[in-house]
Amino acid sequence: MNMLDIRNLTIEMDTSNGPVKILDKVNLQVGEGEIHTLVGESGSGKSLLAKAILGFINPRWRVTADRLWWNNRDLLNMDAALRRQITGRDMAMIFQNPNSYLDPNSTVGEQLREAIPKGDLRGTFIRKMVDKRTRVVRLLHRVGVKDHDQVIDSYPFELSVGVAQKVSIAMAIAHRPKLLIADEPTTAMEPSTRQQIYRLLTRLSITQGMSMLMITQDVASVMPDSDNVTLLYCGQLMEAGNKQAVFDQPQHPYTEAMLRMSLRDTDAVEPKTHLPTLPGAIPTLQHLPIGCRLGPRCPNAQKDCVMVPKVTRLKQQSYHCHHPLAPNKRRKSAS
Ligand SMILES: Nc1ncnc2c1ncn2[C@@H]1O[C@H](COP(=O)(O)OP(=O)(O)OP(=O)(O)O)[C@@H](O)[C@H]1O
Repeated sequence: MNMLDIRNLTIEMDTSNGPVKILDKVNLQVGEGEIHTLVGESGSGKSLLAKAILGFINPRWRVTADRLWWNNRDLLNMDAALRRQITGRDMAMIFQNPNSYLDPNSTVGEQLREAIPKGDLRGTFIRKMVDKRTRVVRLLHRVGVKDHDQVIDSYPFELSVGVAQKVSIAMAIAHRPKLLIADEPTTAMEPSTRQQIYRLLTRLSITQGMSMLMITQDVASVMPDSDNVTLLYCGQLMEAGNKQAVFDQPQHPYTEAMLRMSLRDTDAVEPKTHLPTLPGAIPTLQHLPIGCRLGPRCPNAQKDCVMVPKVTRLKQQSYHCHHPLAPNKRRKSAS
């Protein structure tokens, strides 16, 4: 069953050149316990999509969708307070820099104690304090932190980036969310730390039945256990579907370019760096091409690309392209 069901989500803002669709008819479905990865170059709208799910969109922008459902409930048309209550209870988010999320002035123990839902604790004041401590330790063990005494008494800046990210994950899962959104959670990490965080997230998804929406700029950082992927470019959907099908048999020239780029060594890349996939630059919001926005950079572009392509559905994937890759051009990826 799809927990998250988004159809034709559009976000429009006003610029000095008139209204601009920063997300243009984007679809996304995430099933229960599914790990779904959103891939796209800088500025493709990944974070905006996450914010739209959580309801953190600038109120001056126009948000429309045929469907923005969570657990069969229409988030877009519900009362704002009820929406905050539902998303606050069922969803959580972690970010690429855990230290921007953790409070530098409080110890890890203080922050984790605060994150434990009040309703989980019963009994006298003393009993609640002891219970909180037990739950904090249990949370830290759940995210793979073994030396809990030392971590509990530490301030975030005293932790390595890997442990700090584990702490931020512990805080995010303290209220047992059903959906965890992770915005580039492993960028700028050592490969071994990155693998640890991936293993941890996969384990949490399996043991807690938690769905995950991972966000990344490059295919090389797609979690090995991702079930499905969605590729965005400049606010438009390029290709989506089963990860293995999309990576083994990409249909869209953009997917192919992203896969080609993933073979480069991107380990040493700073967060939010622009990684070129195709010749040319990502257009600014004021100068978005009409039709398929990849057009001016696309090796397959032809005249009809000034029209937005319709979706083509295959068995395990779908793509939006007038001129998909010829079968002999599709490469088996190293995913
Ligand atoms: N508050 C804002 N005001 C104006 N434009 C914005 C704002 N937030 C995002 N945008 C624009 O919307 C587009 C999508 O931004 P978004 O942050 O979602 O991209 P992204 O894919 O997450 O990129 P990155 O990987 O660099 O975080 C970009 O062109 C960005 O400049």
